[in-house]
Amino acid sequence: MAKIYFYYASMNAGKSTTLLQADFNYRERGMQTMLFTAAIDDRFHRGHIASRIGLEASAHAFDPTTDLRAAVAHELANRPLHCVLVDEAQFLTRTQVLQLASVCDQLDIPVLAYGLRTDFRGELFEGSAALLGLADSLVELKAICECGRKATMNLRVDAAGQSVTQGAQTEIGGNDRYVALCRRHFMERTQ
Ligand SMILES: Nc1ncnc2c1ncn2[C@@H]1O[C@H](COP(=O)(O)OP(=O)(O)O)[C@@H](O)[C@H]1O
Ligand SMILES: Cc1cn([C@H]2C[C@H](O)[C@@H](COP(=O)(O)O)O2)c(=O)[nH]c1=O
Ligand SMILES: [Zn+2]
Repeated sequence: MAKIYFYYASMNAGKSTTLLQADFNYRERGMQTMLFTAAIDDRFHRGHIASRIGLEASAHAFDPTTDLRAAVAHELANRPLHCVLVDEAQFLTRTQVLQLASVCDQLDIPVLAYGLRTDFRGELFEGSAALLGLADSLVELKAICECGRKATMNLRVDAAGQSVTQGAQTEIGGNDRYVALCRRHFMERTQ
């Protein structure tokens, strides 16, 4: 029976790297995969998964209007699929997470989703909340805070490196805009 796995972490924890390793592992065994990433996250370019360690792969870009169940079914008409992998899963809507549940339960294809648990205020993203509630398996990936503790939080910073505590939930950026910190150091810099 297929399962949904949610690999969650702060930024810079190796989520994209781990996804690309899992994808490689399926493919080196002769199995076929389908990759998705958020269209809005165009740091590399649209529809591309890139890890800081240098691995990269093309992916199907999803936005809130994408029907993931239909996209997978359409692909299945042309080739077998052994795994669906989703990066930037925090940007999924709850409806899309339910579509992934259907991919898993009705189409019997394992789903591996990778994303942030919380935003720069420590609040759950919609996709992450749905995955935390619905996934069969929750796996925490770990980044290291500057103090050596596990970094579970994402501090947003401005161009001068100053903490940002208000603003839109979605703000695309990398190590220039976010710093992964432990809760203690996140609190010290935001309160
Ligand atoms: N040249 C490198 N060699 C080894 N590890 C690296 C290198 N560059 C970045 N990293 C590590 O890769 C991790 C970030 O990987 P990435 O998959 O981009 O993270 P995420 O998707 O969670 O933001 C960090 O732990 C960082 O220290
Ligand atoms: C914390 C936080 C992050 N984001 C954005 C910033 C990046 O574009 C992605 C996460 O990238 P990762 O390195 O692949 O984890 O999410 C955001 O929009 N809002 C936030 O609060
Ligand atoms: Zn710390």
